[in-house]
Amino acid sequence: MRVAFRGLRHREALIFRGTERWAEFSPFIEYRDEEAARWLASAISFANEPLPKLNRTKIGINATLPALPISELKKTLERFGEFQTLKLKIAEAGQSLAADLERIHYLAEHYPNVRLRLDANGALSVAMAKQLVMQLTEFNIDYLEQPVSSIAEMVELRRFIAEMNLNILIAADELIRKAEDPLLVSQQKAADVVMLKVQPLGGIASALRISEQAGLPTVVSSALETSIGISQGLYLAASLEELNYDCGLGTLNLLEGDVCERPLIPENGFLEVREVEPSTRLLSEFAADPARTSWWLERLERCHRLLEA
Ligand SMILES: O=C(O)CCC(=O)C1=CC=C[C@@H](O)[C@@H]1C(=O)O
Repeated sequence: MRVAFRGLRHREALIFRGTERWAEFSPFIEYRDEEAARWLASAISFANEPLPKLNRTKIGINATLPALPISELKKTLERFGEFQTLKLKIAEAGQSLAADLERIHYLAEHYPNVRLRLDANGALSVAMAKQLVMQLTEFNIDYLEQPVSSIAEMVELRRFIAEMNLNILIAADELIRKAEDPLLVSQQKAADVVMLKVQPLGGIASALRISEQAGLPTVVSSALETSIGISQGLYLAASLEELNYDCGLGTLNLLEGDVCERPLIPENGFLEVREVEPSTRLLSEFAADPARTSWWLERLERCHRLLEA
C-alpha cells in the first residue's frame, strides 16, 4: 500500500484464471475460512461464468481518503485527478472526533463542489454518532457509512436524525457484508443506502439479488483489490438496475502497484467497465515468496472444501 488504510499496510491476493477470465481471491489475511469461502465463491463465479447484462458502460467513482494528517490530504488526493465525491475514513483508532471534524472542515473548504461521504466502519458509539450528525448539517454530505455497529444502534441513530430533521443519510456496509442475513438491514429500516462489495457477498449474481431484495439505493465499493477484483466490482455496478451514487472502486490509487499493464485507475471521476488481463511481467514483480504462496494455496484448498461441503 502507498498509505496505510485502516491500519493495513500490505495487501495480498491470489490471482487465477478460470474458463472465462482471470479472477481474484483476496479475503483479508485475518479472516477465518468460513468468511473467506464466500470470497472464493465470488472469484470462482467470475472466473467461469458469463458476464451479466450491463445497464451502463462507465461508472462514476469516488476518491477514497484514509484519516491522514491534514498536511497530507491534498497530495494524496492528487492521484485521483478529478472527482465529484470523496469518501473519508473517520473514527479510526487513535483519532478524535475533533480531528475528524478538522479534516471535514478542511476538505469542505478546499473542495467546495465535492460531495463528502464519511465512513466510520461501525466504530462510533450512538452518543458520539449523534454528536457528529448534529455537526454535519453545514456540509455537502452524501451519507454517513456504518457510523455504529449494530442494527439496533443504526435504527436508533436514524430515528434521532429524523426527529432532529437533519437530512443525513445512513449507509450500511459491515452489516451487509459480514451478516448472516444481509437483508435484516432493510427489513429493520436500519439504513437508507446499502454498500455492496462483490467478493464478500459471494459474487455478482448474489450481490444483485441482495440489492434487489433490499430495495434500497445501492453503492458498489472495492475490497482494495487489484484491477482483476476491481473489474468484477465494475461489472456488478454496471449491471445494477439503478445506480445513483458514485462507487468506491478507485482504490488502486491506494496501492503501490497492480498486476495489469492498463490498471483500472479512474479518469476524470469515471472508470470504464472492461475486462483486464494480468501481465507476466507484473505477476512476477509482485509474486509472493514461497512461504506466502503455500499459505495461500492451503487457504484456497480449505475454503474450496468448505464450498464443496
Ligand atoms: O468505498 C470506498 O471508497 C473504497 C473501499 C473501502 O473504503 C474499503 C475497502 C475494503 C475494506 C474497508 O476497510 C474499506 C471499507 O470499509 O469500505
